[in-house]
Amino acid sequence: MHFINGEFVRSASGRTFDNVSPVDNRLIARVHEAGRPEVDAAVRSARAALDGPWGKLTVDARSKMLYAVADEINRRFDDFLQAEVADTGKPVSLASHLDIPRGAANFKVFADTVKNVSSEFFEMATPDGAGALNYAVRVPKGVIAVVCPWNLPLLLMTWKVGPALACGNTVVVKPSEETPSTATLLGEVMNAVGVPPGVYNVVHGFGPNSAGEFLTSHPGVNAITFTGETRTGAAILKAAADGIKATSMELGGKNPAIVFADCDMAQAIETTTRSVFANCGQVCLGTERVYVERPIFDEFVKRLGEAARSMKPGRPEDDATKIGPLISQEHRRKVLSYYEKARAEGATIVAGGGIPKMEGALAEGAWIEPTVWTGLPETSAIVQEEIFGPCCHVTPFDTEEEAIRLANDTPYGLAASVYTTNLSRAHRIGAKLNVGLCWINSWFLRDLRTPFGGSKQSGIGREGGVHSLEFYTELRNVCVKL
Ligand SMILES: NC(=O)C1=CN([C@@H]2O[C@H](COP(=O)(O)OP(=O)(O)OC[C@H]3O[C@@H](n4cnc5c(N)ncnc54)[C@H](O)[C@@H]3O)[C@@H](O)[C@H]2O)C=CC1
Ligand SMILES: O=C(O)/C=C/C=C(\O)C(=O)O
Repeated sequence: MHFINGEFVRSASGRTFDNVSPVDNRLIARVHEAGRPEVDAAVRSARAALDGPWGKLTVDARSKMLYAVADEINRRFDDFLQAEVADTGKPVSLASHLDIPRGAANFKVFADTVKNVSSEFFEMATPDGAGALNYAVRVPKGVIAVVCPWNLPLLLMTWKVGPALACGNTVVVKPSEETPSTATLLGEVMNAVGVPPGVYNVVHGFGPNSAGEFLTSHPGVNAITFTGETRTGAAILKAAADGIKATSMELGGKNPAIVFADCDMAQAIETTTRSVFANCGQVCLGTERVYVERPIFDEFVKRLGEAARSMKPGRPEDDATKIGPLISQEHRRKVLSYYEKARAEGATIVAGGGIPKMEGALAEGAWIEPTVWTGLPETSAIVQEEIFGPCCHVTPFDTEEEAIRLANDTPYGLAASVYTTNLSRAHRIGAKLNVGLCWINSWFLRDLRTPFGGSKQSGIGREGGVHSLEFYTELRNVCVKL
């Protein structure tokens, strides 16, 4: 159900859609689809909350409340875990280490950040000699539309809701239609810790001609924060342009890893295995292109292929499970179309390339084999387009300049990983890769105070630490003539 003004409500139209498990295609729940009336009610309640008790809280009181939200998520850790795993089919081992802890941490980090950031101050001369003082105060932007994807539902939603609320805004969240559960559960948490009604609202539904479009084009929304596909980002930017709304866009990636011959091979293999296959490859930061210096190319490909074959698919709660299914049959059709394209273009299939044999009810799930290819030209769609599955293409290179040129040669610019023990080279390359995030001998190592976002078609703006405050507040200059 939707969560509007502190209450769980149905759609007036009675329209629902099915939430099914990608593990075995069983029905999890029927979800109410918001029409314009529900979106309108959510935006109005968010606006009213700004003018109500929420708008009057001190920064300290708000910060304490967000700590209480984080503590309550942790207290209900198992409920969140169960909901996230049911919606996504991801292994419990992954969700319990990444998704749910980050859901709580995203509130704490911004509760701290807002309390520890000062503002700017300028003293100026005036013709009468008395002078004037300028200082900037941060004020909330207002009602924030939060549009989320399905790959890391709680993590990515709270990455936006945490700073938005810390800065004193109110939010209307539109979770992905594939993963409605944890956003709904968070409504219970908000009520339990006394967050005033209307501060956090959730409307369910799809994108075009549904809750997503109704929300992002709503005149009562002041700003939109979005994570998802680049094409969806473009559609939302158009809606935002009509309403002159601020936007933060975290979009797709086609992220490279560059592996030099002087790397620690075991570490490069272990980390690349995670960066390609974690969350069944459904991470915007995930590696889909690997460039390996020629002397170690054959060895690297052999070992990455072995790692891919060792990723055991299975039920999320099974300790032996190393990889879950894709999010849906529809997404599997998309990923498989790339697997077929790779085959048609003559790729060497080092590992995978198809659908694994699953037993019993699991045969109905959206399973797919972890896949490694070599041998395709850089112009291939496999090397240029975001697939968002557990797969990568590996290409040899001979010089540092060539590796940088290849890594930069897509329309995307989100993240990169570089494996080398040569520190000078690491710093040199870090400066030359056209990405928002560059990891050296690591991947997805996140300090939440650092800037996060993409270059080129991977996004606009940065969130994280004080950068989130830049987006979720307006700076108002106060000039006092003395
Ligand atoms: N880079 C990333 O972080 C992610 C990329 N993807 C990519 O996107 C593809 C499609 O996955 P989706 O979940 O359908 O991603 P999407 O980008 O289409 O959807 C993300 C969110 O935007 C909403 N939405 C879609 N169209 C909208 C519109 N016109 N106006 C307002 N809201 C809209 C959706 O309902 C969902 O909540 C995947 O196959 C994958 O390649 C998906 C999830 C995350
Ligand atoms: O750590 C984060 O804040 C985000 C990580 C991943 C994504 O943004 C994504 O997969 O979309």
